[in-house]
Amino acid sequence: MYQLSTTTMFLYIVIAFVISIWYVIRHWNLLKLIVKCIYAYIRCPGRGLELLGMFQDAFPDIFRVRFSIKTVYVLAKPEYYEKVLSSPLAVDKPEVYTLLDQFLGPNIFTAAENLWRQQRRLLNLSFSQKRIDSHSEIFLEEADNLAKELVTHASQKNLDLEGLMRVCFAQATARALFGVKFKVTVEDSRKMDRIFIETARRGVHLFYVPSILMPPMPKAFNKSLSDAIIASKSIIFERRKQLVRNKTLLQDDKPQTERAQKSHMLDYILECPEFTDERAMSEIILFLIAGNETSSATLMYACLLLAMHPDIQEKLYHDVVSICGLDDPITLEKLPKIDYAERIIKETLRLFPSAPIIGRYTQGDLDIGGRVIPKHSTVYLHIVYTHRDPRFWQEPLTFDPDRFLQENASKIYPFSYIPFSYGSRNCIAKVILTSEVSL
Ligand code: HEM
Repeated sequence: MYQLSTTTMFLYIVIAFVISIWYVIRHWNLLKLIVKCIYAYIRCPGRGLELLGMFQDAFPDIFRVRFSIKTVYVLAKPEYYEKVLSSPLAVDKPEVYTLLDQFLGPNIFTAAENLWRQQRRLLNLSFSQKRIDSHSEIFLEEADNLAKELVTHASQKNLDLEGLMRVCFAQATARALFGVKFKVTVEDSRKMDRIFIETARRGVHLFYVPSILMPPMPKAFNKSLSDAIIASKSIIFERRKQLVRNKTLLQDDKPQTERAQKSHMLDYILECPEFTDERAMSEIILFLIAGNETSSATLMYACLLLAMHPDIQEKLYHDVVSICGLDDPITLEKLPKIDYAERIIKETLRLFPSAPIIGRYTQGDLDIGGRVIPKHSTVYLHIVYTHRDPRFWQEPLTFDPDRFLQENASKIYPFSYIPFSYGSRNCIAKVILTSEVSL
């Protein structure tokens, strides 16, 4: 039998040792970072974004991670955002998103490019400034209801502020986009949240566990999903009934009511032959999720920041009272004058963007300026990191709404602020948001 002599064995050990030392020295910073992240994760699991931030600190513009056969790029450089988000080769969404299709069916948020273009073209019609303005009364009314609700709960020690806000946004979304008035409870709105959170959690696990080994979704998720499907069916039923009633009114030569026109997003969907009822249902659930979680979280963070900055709160109060009076309701005409409220929302979205990180899947090699991201890569844009990056924002963790004063606009580094994303696949509701949340 072949036997190593002691000298040869010793030589091999020395070579292996030298190679290991060379490897450790060469990748010292990376290894230190990995150990730090594992330690931080063990101490407090669920801090994914914070861990990502640690890697981004080490590689602030871009870094690449390989998960078995998947290659993921994480970017935090404004110039790269512009290149990726305006490229026709990066319109598709990565696997983490498309998981939602398994439960909801195809929808605008996750659809692959061809289907998405058709959907977006149609739904954009209902998000024009004119259409949105026609729903302003709804937003005012729902905001007023929320204010009244808050007054009745004012003396309560434990107020579920978030729950009340969720209800307000869900009802406003249903009325403005679907043309249907329906009573939403806090529990209903939490069910929408559960669908999104559980799907996102599973999506993150997909990085390291093959889908075949994933356990079934929890019972609470399945119950939330089936309740959401029932609710969306009844919304379609109710709106169809209204549309038929309105058509009859028109045939009777009655004056054309505003509701008789195609005035809500759902009307466009119901009248489009390509949209089956199943597709209409998945869009309804998707819009309830997208409209609810993002807006209520923004408003919650704004309230938190105002509570932490009484001086800013006081100034906002004085602005509102001097423009609207103490007891008068806020009207649409008065809203643009309260521009301080809008700046507060913008600054809140800088510090706490509702979509802190977004993803794209490349359909071709993507030149992002000096670097090429190959075809079939997943790209994540680390928006919250850039929003707080001291290279682009002075004292980035300070809450200062005046960064968004008109005279400071030129100081904002291009593409360092993209809470609604950018390009053709940006937030479809962008036009309404800052004013809706300000209200
Ligand atoms: C403060 C509130 C909101 C913020 C910060 C926000 C932000 C965003 C962002 C960053 C995206 C891009 C996501 C990505 O590419 O992964 C997005 C997409 C989207 N948002 Fe919003 N959003 C908000 C509220 C809403 C509301 C109220 C609705 C609807 C009622 C809505 C509907 C959508 C839809 C349908 C998309 C997918 C668009 C597409 O893929 O074509 N969002 N939003």
